[in-house]
Amino acid sequence: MDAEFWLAKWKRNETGFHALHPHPALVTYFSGLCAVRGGCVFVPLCGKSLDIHWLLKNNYRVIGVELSHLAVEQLFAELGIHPVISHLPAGVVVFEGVNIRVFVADIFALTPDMLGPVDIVYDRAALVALPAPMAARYARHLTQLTKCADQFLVCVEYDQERLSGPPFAVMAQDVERYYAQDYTIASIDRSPVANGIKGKEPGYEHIWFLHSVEKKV
Ligand SMILES: C[S@@+](CC[C@H](N)C(=O)[O-])C[C@H]1O[C@@H](n2cnc3c(N)ncnc32)[C@H](O)[C@@H]1O
Repeated sequence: MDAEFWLAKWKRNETGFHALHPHPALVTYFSGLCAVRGGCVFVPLCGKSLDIHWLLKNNYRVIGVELSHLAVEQLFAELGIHPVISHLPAGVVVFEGVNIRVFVADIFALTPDMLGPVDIVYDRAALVALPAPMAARYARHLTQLTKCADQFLVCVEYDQERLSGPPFAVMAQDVERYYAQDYTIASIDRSPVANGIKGKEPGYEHIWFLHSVEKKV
């Protein structure tokens, strides 16, 4: 899954992953788990997710990163925010508005200095968007980038032998392998995906909360 794959998806408007409502688990659980009221939420691989609308409406500050310029333009248009746009080295573009900053960039190009402090990560359809070797690299990078900020993580579980991703299956043992070194891992909810994964395969959506063991990264 290289950059071209995702840029082409946005260009062709093939955005079946874009949910038409905020994620129910975000609405139900997030505020109870986020230790900082009105804190700064990092949304990796953010697309133009309506979860961002929900976070802003609920008085969180949001920092996102997204490869597609088109997606970020649409995000700000749909939020009704006129962005201030600036340019950083290495071709990174930044869209900013009140309480929101989105980097148009490959997440692997971001550094902790560029990102600044965040209180929590909201990962929906980010880890699961990446094939296993890249997912492992992403998990390490995300942990370092956010200095081990707590994470609210939405995964999908299904038989990967029977269907190809994205979304890729991220099973409980994968979450353990990626994150147990730096986090205590709590299962928050696990429920069957209505109509199955891509309408084909039975699967589950599993919500995790990763609490930083200590800020050691
Ligand atoms: C499956 S979509 C999920 C989008 C969003 N999280 C949502 O819930 O609607 C994955 C998104 O990640 C973006 N993306 C993929 N690889 C990326 C990378 N390396 N850095 C930044 N964004 C990336 C894609 O352009 C796409 O918008």
